[in-house]
Amino acid sequence: MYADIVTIFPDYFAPLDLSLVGKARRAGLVDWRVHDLRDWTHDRHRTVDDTPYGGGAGMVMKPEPWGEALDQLLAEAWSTPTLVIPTPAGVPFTQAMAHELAAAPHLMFACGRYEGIDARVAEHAASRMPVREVSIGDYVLNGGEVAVLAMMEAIVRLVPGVVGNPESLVEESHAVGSGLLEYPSYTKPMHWRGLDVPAVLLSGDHGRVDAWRAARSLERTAARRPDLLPPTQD
Ligand SMILES: Oc1ccccc1-c1ccno1
Repeated sequence: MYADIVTIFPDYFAPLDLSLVGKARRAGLVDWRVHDLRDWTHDRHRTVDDTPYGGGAGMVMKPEPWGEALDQLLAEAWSTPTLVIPTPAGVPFTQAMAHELAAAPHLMFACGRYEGIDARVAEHAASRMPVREVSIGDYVLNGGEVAVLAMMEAIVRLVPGVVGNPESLVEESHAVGSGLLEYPSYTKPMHWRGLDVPAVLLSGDHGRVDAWRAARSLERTAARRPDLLPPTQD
């Protein structure tokens, strides 16, 4: 998977070179380039925003720099990229979408700021590549950079070879398939501040352990995310 990330804050993405994602890049499993949107401006102030038509507070990102940036990156692309635009108005980013994007050869991320990007940028881009306007949750950020960091981590870890033990990707919360939240986990010591590890986990009976974990997963999902529960059979 290769990604182009366009932003007015390139330094936001230095953390991608840390930990697992950085290790995957150094192993040649993934790669990305971060681009400063202002490199596609032509005025002395390197202007990227302007007031909204129709009035209202805040500023909107101008279409011209984005258009020129996407033109150049598309011209340099080896395959048709998928353009991912984080926005509070987007479709929910899910584990299933992370799997889908992890299989895409080339992603482009457009990090909006201010009140967003002129709507014509996504509209025009859709005439030449798949465009996904995506939200990472029902809250408002100051820009798309944090959302792209989260999505890059969720996506890169699914690229084959990145996670040492692929088994560990199966039993996670929101793992595609079960769709339920993960059960609680424990490690040594057995006793800690008056709290003990559940005895079943020390039993060595894998059938009982699996049944206990399934029950805890269902219980936790019912308590925290009833929307993820499978439909009841009428
Ligand atoms: O709140 C935002 C502002 C800019 C770009 C993205 C977002 C956002 C919020 C939730 N998911 O994405």
